[in-house]
Amino acid sequence: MTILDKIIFDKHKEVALKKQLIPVKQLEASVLFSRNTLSVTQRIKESDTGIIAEYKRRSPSKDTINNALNVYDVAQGYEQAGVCAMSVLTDGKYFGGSLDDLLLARANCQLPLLRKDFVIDPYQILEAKAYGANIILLIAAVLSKDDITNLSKFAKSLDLEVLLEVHNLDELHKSIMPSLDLIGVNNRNLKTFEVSLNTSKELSTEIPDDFVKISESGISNIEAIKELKTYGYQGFLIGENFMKTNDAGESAATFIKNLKS
Ligand SMILES: O=P(O)(O)OC[C@@H](O)[C@@H](O)c1c[nH]c2ccccc12
Repeated sequence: MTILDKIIFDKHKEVALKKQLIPVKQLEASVLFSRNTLSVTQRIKESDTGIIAEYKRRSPSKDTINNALNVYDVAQGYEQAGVCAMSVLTDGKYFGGSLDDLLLARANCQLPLLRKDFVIDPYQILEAKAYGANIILLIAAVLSKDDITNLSKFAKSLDLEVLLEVHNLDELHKSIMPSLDLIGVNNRNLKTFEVSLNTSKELSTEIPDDFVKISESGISNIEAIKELKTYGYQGFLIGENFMKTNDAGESAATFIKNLKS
């Protein structure tokens, strides 16, 4: 069993339990259900930097990254730094996150928010909406083509955008469909944790131009971004590089300033 298999096995159990604890009607009653749409796609198209900054305490590949930063401060810091969007890990068991982190981020910034989790069921998309997300992640490595179709259409019906994550050509080819907004290439193989920016470079020409292209993971310097831009990438998802410092917002601000100069 790979770590990814374990995560998905646990996720099925978690979702089944949560469905019993909090009925769909209760999620739908959240005041956050009726709020303005914030489009990540639009923000990235208008931006010259395209940074999506992540809040991530720990991960299976790195163990603890940083437990000391609170999500309020990081949300405000990322906003002041001028990022396009914030990604919030909501998986508890493997990443130390929660839906409350998403809610607190929502309360403390106006940025579009990505619910970063392993989405396998429409119920999690309702949760994303109810807790303040504007965009969800779908990971092609753990979903069938039918799953991707159904989950992405459901997200769109709730006015959420969809970032589809791929790691190789097969995943990309099975996934391309009009109900997606952005396509992210994960430079980290979620089964082996190997990281290589070549993954983004190799897949870049295969992503149709109607999707905003995002390069995800393992980005730690502005040279990498400048190079990835020549391959057509407009968005860059960065977690650890900011979170490993004692002020993630400040770290993002310096990074963005250097990128602009
Ligand atoms: O911390 P990094 O290497 O900058 O990576 C951020 C983000 O890309 C990564 O957390 C991520 C990308 N896809 C995921 C899917 C699930 C969990 C986490 C991820």
